[in-house]
Amino acid sequence: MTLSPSDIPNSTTPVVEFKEVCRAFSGHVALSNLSFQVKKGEIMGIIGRSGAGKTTLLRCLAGLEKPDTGEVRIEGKNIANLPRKELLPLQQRIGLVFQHFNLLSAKTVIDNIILPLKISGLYAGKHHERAKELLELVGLPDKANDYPAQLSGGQKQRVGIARALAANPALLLCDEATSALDPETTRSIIDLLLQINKQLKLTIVLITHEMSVVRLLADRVIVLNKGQIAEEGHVTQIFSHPKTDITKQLLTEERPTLPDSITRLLHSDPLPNDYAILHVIMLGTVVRKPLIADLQKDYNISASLLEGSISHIRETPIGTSFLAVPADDCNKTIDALNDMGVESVESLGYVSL
Ligand SMILES: Nc1ncnc2c1ncn2[C@@H]1O[C@H](COP(=O)(O)OP(=O)(O)OP(=O)(O)O)[C@@H](O)[C@H]1O
Repeated sequence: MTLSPSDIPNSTTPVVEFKEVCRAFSGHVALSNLSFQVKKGEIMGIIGRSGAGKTTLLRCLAGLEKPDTGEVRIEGKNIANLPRKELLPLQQRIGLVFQHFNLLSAKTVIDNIILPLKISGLYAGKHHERAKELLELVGLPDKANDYPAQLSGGQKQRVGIARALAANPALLLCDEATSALDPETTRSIIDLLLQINKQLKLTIVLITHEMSVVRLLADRVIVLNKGQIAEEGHVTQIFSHPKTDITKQLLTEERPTLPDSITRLLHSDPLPNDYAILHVIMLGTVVRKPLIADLQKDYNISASLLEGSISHIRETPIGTSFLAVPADDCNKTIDALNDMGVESVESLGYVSL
């Protein structure tokens, strides 16, 4: 294989790079001029409605699908149009984790993990030791001789992750890796992937329809729509201030909204004795401040909480609340909340409560 100068990786070469990738099926566009990069050690979440192009993107990334035009670079090497023989060693740099685990039921846990080692080029005498190391890493040191049918869903996925890591990949691709698991098990798999990312500095790309998984796992997020990037950014930015309607729709269940009964009453010009409705977003330690008590104590403003919630984006707490304050105090409250260090505060209009 002849390498062009851009095929030779250096420390700043992204692990993944899509350059103007297009893919259509019988004239139906799945990916349209798609360009993005994923840096070493980064966790990238890809979200989008059904049919947005997520699977096609992942298949192009894994070398299972060839783009019509454009480049797909893994560690600087364009895999888009490589013949099969040259593609295989590059595919070994990619570990795949599937929704339904795809373990071989007739083989024990350790043999499932040894399977990819057999084609990895690792000296056969080391296979057992390496598989044991991986079982330790994923927290299943005692399950080596069990069969997949004897494991819970979460344990099967741990084996799936160990198998994906067997050949020391540069990139882990997770295709709906937690979608078949209950919330508690999902959380434990998220923690495992975070631990592996930190410990091995492993780059991870995940596609999922579970927004809470992206919120807790991803560093950056790409929102796909009709094969194009609708929005891309840091997970905190995307979840706290989604810009496009498509992102807002995808995150509906993640973002508290004003109750319909109040939304219906909103108007833009205040009447006497009206209340202003404020949408407040707090990030980090501000979330723990007693904002309503402080508004009363330090600014003599009486604010009522209409709706509110606290969750986490990665380790950062995010608080969202909807407050009602007397309309005359609206601007004063916005200034006070900004002084208190909230992330954003926006007046949604007025209601007569
Ligand atoms: N092999 C194929 N033949 C024909 N059309 C295809 C093929 N694969 C994908 N498509 C079409 O390309 C578009 C993108 O599909 P893709 O499966 O990538 O979307 P997705 O975001 O993964 O959807 P989902 O979340 O439902 O899995 C869809 O309109 C789909 O019908």
